[in-house]
Amino acid sequence: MKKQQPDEKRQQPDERRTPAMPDAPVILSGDPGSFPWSVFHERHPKLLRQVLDALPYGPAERRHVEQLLAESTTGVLTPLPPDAPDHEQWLRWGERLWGLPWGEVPFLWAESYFYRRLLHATGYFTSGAWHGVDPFGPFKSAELANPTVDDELATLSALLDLPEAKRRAALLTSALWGNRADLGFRITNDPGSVTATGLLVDDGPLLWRELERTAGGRVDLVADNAGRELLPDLVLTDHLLTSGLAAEMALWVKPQPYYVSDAMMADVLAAVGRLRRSKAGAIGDRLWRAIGDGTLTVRTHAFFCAPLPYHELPAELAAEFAGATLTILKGDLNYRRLVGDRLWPPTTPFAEAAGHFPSPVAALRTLKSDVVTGLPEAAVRELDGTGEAWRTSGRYGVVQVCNAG
Ligand SMILES: O=P(O)(O)OC[C@H]1O[C@](O)(CO)[C@@H](O)[C@@H]1O
Repeated sequence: MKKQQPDEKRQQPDERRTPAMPDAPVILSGDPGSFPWSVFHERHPKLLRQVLDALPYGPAERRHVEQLLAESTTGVLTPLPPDAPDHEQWLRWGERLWGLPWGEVPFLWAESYFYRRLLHATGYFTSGAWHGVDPFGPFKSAELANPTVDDELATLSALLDLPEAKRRAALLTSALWGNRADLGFRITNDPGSVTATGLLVDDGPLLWRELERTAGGRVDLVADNAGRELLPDLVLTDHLLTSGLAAEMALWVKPQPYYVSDAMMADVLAAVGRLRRSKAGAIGDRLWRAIGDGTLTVRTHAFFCAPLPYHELPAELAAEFAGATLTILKGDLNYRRLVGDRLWPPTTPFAEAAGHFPSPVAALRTLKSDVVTGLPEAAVRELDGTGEAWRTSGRYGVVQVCNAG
């Protein structure tokens, strides 16, 4: 009999929205040599070192961070302390998982909990001096302050002068490959050595057709990383609003620091401010006004930091997305949550894995983890034949669309 995977035991909240998930194995992180294992055993130790170097945390915070590293690499899952504001919530999310080694629970779950525990270790939710201090704040600020960002913004601004077809392709390309720049990925990958090589699926034309068909509605963009990824996302947002393809936009961000550089409201404000002080100042000014008059709403929800896939969207969030004419999901983590963090055969139709989403959905994603769907068989054969770690190298990307009319 097949061994039950931990997240198969969990009751689905709403069977009508839950697709019949085929039997692809849930990705775990306990296999030495696997990509998820390297995230816990190679990437996280470096990340935690950088966090402790970037801010003068005191002995108690440092001790808690070291304990987290030990627990998440060699220990078992222990719940948040009872006074944590989300203690009960996590108890439920981790039902039947507590006490298991970290590597034996779903990778998505364990990684998400790792980031929540890091906030606990650094006092983000505890009353005291470190309350509300983003442990990744110094990295995010340094990225936005980098003088090369000025050149990138000048280039992004110039895209708006291109003829329509070229402009559209360039806007999508910038938003897609901007996703390669996430700070977590760069801890173990030298960005200089990673050249974007291939768009494995390009549903870009279908995406623009869908936007034209539904012009005048509300387009949602579920953001991923702050800084260099959020800037092109904001330029795309501005274009959708000024062109009338969207009458309104919702930009969904994380409610708290997560996966190193994930964007929160503070990061949106910093990015819009950066745009306003650059050659793309007119774009920044328009976005500022759009936020002010409600044409662009920045939204968040606790579920964006939940350790769960999007087929378990809470009803109120599903209802919100159902009101969008199209939802654009950015990045690797959103992709994992959309299709389910499973070792799908890569030729599994994208629509089969993502069709449960409440609105038409487009994924703009650089491949940085093992999960992938919707690839042509010949491409998979060729990529497998290279011997390259193509699923995780950040050199490949996809633009995939599903549920379009
Ligand atoms: O910022 P992104 O594109 O969501 O990528 C984050 C990715 O980084 C990792 O945490 C480690 O590579 C992946 O597990 C995750 O999907």
